[in-house]
Amino acid sequence: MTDAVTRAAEILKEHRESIDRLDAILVYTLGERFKHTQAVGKLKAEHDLPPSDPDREARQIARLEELALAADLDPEFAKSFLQFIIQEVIQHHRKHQQ
Ligand SMILES: C=C(O[C@@H]1C=C(C(=O)O)C=C[C@H]1O)C(=O)O
Repeated sequence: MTDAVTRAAEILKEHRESIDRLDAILVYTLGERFKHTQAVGKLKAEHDLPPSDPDREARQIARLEELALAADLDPEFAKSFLQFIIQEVIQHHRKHQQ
């Protein structure tokens, strides 16, 4: 192996270690988020409140798009990602109410 290939392999390994750390942060962060949304779902079921809140979602999406721009992340991707998570949360809330 040339020095350049060895160096490239080291850089790749470092990036992958960072990616693995960040993936763990994402998973734990999502776990924490779902704990709060489960508690919200329980409250909503107890007080007969609707599972979804489109006004709140619109505010969250607008905020996330701004955060994404500041973080150099594609705002459309950030929006789709949040909408994907919120849809899962709403499904959980619907199940609470059944
Ligand atoms: C968690 C809530 O319920 C739903 C899920 C949301 C979310 O995952 O952020 C936001 C709004 C609601 O549609 C809430 O009303 O705050």
